[in-house]
Amino acid sequence: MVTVLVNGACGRMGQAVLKAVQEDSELKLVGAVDIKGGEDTGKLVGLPENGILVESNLTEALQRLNPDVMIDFTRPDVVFDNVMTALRNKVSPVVGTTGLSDGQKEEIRAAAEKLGTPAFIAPNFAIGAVLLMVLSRQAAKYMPDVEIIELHHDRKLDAPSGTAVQTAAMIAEVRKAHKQGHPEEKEKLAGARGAEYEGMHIHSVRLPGYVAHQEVIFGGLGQTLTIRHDSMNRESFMPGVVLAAKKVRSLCGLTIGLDKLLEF
Ligand SMILES: NC(=O)C1=CN([C@@H]2O[C@H](COP(=O)(O)OP(=O)(O)OC[C@H]3O[C@@H](n4cnc5c(N)ncnc54)[C@H](O)[C@@H]3O)[C@@H](O)[C@H]2O)C=CC1
Ligand SMILES: O=C(O)C1=N[C@H](C(=O)O)C[C@H](O)C1
Repeated sequence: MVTVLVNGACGRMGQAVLKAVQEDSELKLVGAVDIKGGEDTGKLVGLPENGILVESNLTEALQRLNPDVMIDFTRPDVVFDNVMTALRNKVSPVVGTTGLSDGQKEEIRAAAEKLGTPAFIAPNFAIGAVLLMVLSRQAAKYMPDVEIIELHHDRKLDAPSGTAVQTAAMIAEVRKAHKQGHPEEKEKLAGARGAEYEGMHIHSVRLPGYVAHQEVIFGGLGQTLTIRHDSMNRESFMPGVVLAAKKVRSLCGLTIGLDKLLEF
């Protein structure tokens, strides 16, 4: 049995994770933290009351409950401190929160190795999104001109999405960096061509009604190829989160990406 503390428990993802953990026979929910605090973690997600309340002090909860794993879905500006707190307490972080910088990831890698506590980060836990990234990397070998459009709900704090950045990074593994578009192109309105990652353009759409969606469009001579993924709800991420929680303790150092836990 893997014991789990959920951080960010009152949020959209946190609540879905609370439910998924309580419904899985190999995971045991032992604690939950959110700056909002207070509620019973069964009642909060429409399950029977279980007496495990959402607390507000992460360090205190980790030290008292000593879980195997902390699952974090909080905010880009607090996730780094949360992860380092978990590692210092020998608890393995499974991180879905996006927005960690490359430098922060390297610090997490070093701490995980030094403290002998494995850590796992995935910018997207939905299997379809993982396939989109892996297939995009394959396609870019043959169609290296590519633009990424990500579309999310308008409560999202970071842009571009973690998935879009990870997709660009995976494409960059096989694509020689080059500037796309006309060499003399000029933006008439700042930002019209989106963000740039090694010459690839990333466009972020934020609207009510969306959950999480991404298109990767490849252009070639007389043809285009579009790969699209849609998360219709937050349950789409749960099989990946549950898998990572079960596997993280068997990993070493820092692992980034759900593709590392799957066979291709
Ligand atoms: N990797 C993946 O597959 C996915 C990642 N995400 C990411 O997860 C993060 C959370 O997303 P949502 O659940 O939609 O956000 P949300 O805003 O609904 O939930 C965040 C929760 O964290 C709590 N919180 C804020 N600061 C905290 C702190 N210092 N300690 C403990 N709790 C704190 C808030 O009170 C809130 O309840 C975002 O970064 C989002 O991009 C979202 C969906 C899937
Ligand atoms: O904020 C979200 O909702 C999501 N965030 C992640 C990201 O930034 O890629 C994963 C998914 O797209 C949902």
